Amino acid sequence: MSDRGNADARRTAGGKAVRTPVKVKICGLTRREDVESAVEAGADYLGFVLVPESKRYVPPERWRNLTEGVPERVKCVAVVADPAREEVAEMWNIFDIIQFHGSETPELARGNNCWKALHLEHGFERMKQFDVEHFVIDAAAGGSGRRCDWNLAAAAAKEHEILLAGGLTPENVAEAVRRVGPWGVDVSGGVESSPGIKSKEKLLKFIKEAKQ
Ligand SMILES: O=C(O)c1ccccc1NCC(=O)[C@H](O)[C@H](O)COP(=O)(O)O
Repeated sequence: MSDRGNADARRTAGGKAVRTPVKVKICGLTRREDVESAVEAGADYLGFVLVPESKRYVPPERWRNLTEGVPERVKCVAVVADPAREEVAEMWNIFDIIQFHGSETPELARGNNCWKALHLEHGFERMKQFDVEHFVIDAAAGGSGRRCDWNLAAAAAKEHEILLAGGLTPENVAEAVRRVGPWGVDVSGGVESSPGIKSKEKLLKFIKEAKQ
């Protein structure tokens, strides 16, 4: 087994340790060509920010166009912050996963295919309250480009399958995977040339470095 952390070492039925490459979510996609580049580069998850205040906001009339034709192996994630229940119901018609990135209650953000974004500066107590598939461990605000505390994230990764987010780049992602041992990594600003516009070169480099 390598020293790449704790969450990517899995065991087969025979008890043999195998390494599963970290999952990669490319977030904040706003253009069809960037969706195609991310799929070609090997992304596992594509994130679309449905938060009107975001620089990367995708309005409902564009959801279908951006997600149709995405291969079955790649899942589309709706990133939301404090949505109404009716809005969530509509999102399930189009997206595979909903990532709650606001101050949602454990009653709203719960279940299979639901992810909850948390920052850990106030401790781990919040993680115990949510019954979700994965936690996204981020800096305080979504899409801020700020790194979260990797030591806290590493402690969380020992208990849960987490996605590490916040300030990741092609240059630091390999070290982040090694130090934190996340199930997945989530990036937005680190693979952009400007907000909402992805760089093909950075996408390729990021995914290669994350999965090596
Ligand atoms: O990206 C946004 O603009 C955004 C706005 C509001 C809520 C969430 C948002 N993004 C969520 C993500 O999953 C980002 O990928 C994550 O925060 C990492 O962003 P970055 O630090 O730029 O890599």
